[in-house]
Amino acid sequence: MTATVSVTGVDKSYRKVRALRDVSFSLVPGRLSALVGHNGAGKTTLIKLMLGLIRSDRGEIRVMGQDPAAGEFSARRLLGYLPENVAFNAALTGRETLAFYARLKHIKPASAWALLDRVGLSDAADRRVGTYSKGMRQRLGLAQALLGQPRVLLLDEPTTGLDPALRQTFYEILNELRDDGATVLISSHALNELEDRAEHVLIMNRGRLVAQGTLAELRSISQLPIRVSLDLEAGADDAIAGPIVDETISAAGRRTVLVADEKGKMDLLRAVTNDPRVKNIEIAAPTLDDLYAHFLNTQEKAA
Ligand SMILES: Nc1ncnc2c1ncn2[C@@H]1O[C@H](COP(=O)(O)OP(=O)(O)OP(=O)(O)O)[C@@H](O)[C@H]1O
Repeated sequence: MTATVSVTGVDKSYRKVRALRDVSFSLVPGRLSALVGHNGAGKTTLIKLMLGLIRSDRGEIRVMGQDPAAGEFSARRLLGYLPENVAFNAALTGRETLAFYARLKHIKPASAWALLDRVGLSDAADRRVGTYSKGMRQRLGLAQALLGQPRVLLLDEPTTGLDPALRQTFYEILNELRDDGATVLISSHALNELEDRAEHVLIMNRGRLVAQGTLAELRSISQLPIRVSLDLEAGADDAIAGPIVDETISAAGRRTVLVADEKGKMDLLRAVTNDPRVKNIEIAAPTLDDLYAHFLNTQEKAA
């Protein structure tokens, strides 16, 4: 699939701070990617480079085939951006604000009104933004980012300050856009939230991209074990067969074994599922949190 965004060997420093070092990755249409990393890892810097707001010191960036830092970056019209801290003019209403951004993007303001409805702001559209709650400002920010049906959406910490219901709506909107072939990149600290939502994960640490791939790929690269917990009848210890990496027994008698990979998990499950002495089985693959910690530790040790 042709990449809509490609970043190759990019370095960026702010005076003495090396914000990005040799970063390379691609984003493709119809995929939601998550950019995760500690504070200061370089996420916002990457997004600003993709928007053409700053220039790289080295390497190449292409967005829809164009260099964002070039004077004539016509692909900007196809980009939607939600900044980390949305700042709007408090004196304008939500509708006026959206009309302002629509004009900047050369879009007829009236065509933007449906977006107010889509983000649940129709009732408050004619109130001044100064009276909006943080969540409402965030919704307006999203409506602004969605103006002109962008093909590439870059969202910096978009769900901070949103209540759970709104967060759900927010991801539903993103999924629709993604299914429609948009390229979506979300920078976030909310790993548990992204776990089942992002198809592709980019893990940054201190300016370096330390791992990237689908969750399944990251699990396979990390070789972190899978945790299988079993409740057994007394005396049924021999029910657990096959190679296991480690084993613990809780005070309540629950056995938790670690198996090396999917094959080890399936071998164990085949052995225990037909054994009536096994009362319950719970399986926990490494979470995005586990993978994030693993890749950060691996890089820190190597540094
Ligand atoms: N304008 C700037 N001038 C100097 N240093 C900067 C500037 N912008 C960013 N930095 C530094 O570059 C590094 C990367 O910052 P960046 O904002 O890209 O990180 P981030 O991953 O987005 O962090 P956060 O999660 O806190 O938003 C940090 O060390 C930061 O202090």
